[in-house]
Amino acid sequence: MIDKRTIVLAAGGTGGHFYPTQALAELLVASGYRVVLITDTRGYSFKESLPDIEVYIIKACGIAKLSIIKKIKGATKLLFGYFDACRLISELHPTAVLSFGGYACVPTVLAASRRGIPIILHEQNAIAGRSNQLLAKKASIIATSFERIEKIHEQDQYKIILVGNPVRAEIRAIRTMDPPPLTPDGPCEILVTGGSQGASIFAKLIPDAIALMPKRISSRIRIVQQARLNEINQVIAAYRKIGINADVSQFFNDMPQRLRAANLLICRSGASTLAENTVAGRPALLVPYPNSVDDHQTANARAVEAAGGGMLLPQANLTPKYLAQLLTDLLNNTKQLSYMSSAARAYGRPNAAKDLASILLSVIGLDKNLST
Ligand SMILES: CC(=O)N[C@H]1[C@@H](OP(=O)(O)OP(=O)(O)OC[C@H]2O[C@@H](n3ccc(=O)[nH]c3=O)[C@H](O)[C@@H]2O)O[C@H](CO)[C@@H](O)[C@@H]1O
Repeated sequence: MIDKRTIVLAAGGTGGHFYPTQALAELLVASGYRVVLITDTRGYSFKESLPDIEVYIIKACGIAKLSIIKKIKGATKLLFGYFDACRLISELHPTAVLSFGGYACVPTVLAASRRGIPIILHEQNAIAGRSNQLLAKKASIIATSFERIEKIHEQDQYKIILVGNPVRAEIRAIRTMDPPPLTPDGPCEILVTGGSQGASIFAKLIPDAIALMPKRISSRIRIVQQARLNEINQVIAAYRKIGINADVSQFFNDMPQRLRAANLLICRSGASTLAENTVAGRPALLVPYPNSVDDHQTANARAVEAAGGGMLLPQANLTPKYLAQLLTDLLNNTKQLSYMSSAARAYGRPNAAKDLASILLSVIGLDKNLST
């Protein structure tokens, strides 16, 4: 007998996969569904943030970039992951599986598909990730975060529905809260983040750029910066040397509050970062991680730039001198920041979690049961 109310979410273990999963899971739990997350070992660190959700870890890894020997080891691990997933799916009897991409999704979706369970994929990026490319033909619906999405096979394009990338409720809540207004002489808070891992390039680039700005402008800046653990002291010392007030941390667990206070963001262009910036309506300088798979972060950033919500700055051309001039111009022209902020907000999709949940429930015929 199938339990009509169990929904399995499958996701890799990065912040970029976890936060959209959390946003959807919270909504489904609030609507009375039993939600089970299947993830890889990296996802275990998020377990505490999901008190109402059962979390299972399966063996999984990426094999695309490995040498032949490691590929064989990786494939063996995936095979064991597949057996784990088959056992879990047969025990859980889910009504549907929604997969957010990442290593753990391939075994989970294949195991579910073998039993004829409806599959929905969610793709966070403007270029589909490897697992979603592979799994597209198994899905009934491919929910996307960007209007244009590359690398989904032509025969599966009809399954695509644009919903956006779900963001946490605390971030949706700041959509209507502006940061302290920027005035020509007042303080400007700049939030610098590098995604789940942090970005080494910002550790030197940003203090060096601020050091080159005219003092009367740079003295208005307050920095909140994520830095890698081994670079934190160096970053703090660099800001201290130029008299800039800086709050530096390896990872901010209070991102909604940080985002709320920020007048300007300097960040990578991972999918969750962009979804959060635009839902919150914060202007951003976007420096895509150059080694992201298929350069998907550049494709993500292009879409936000085209909407007017951010400026795309390729890392290869980004010098402290260029950034110093750009920051000086932006701080002198608060109208441009306020235009970018409105454009970002107009582009944001605060209802993504709800829309995704509705699609999921309509696929399984339970759409009337969603809590609003
Ligand atoms: C290097 C790489 O390939 N990264 C990929 C990874 O992103 P990755 O997980 O690095 O980046 P995302 O921008 O998608 O997500 C980062 C998340 O971490 C949160 N955060 C960040 C810093 C901090 O101090 N505190 C905090 O809470 C952000 O608010 C955000 O929710 O998966 C994403 C989703 O598939 C992709 O778009 C990214 O390209």
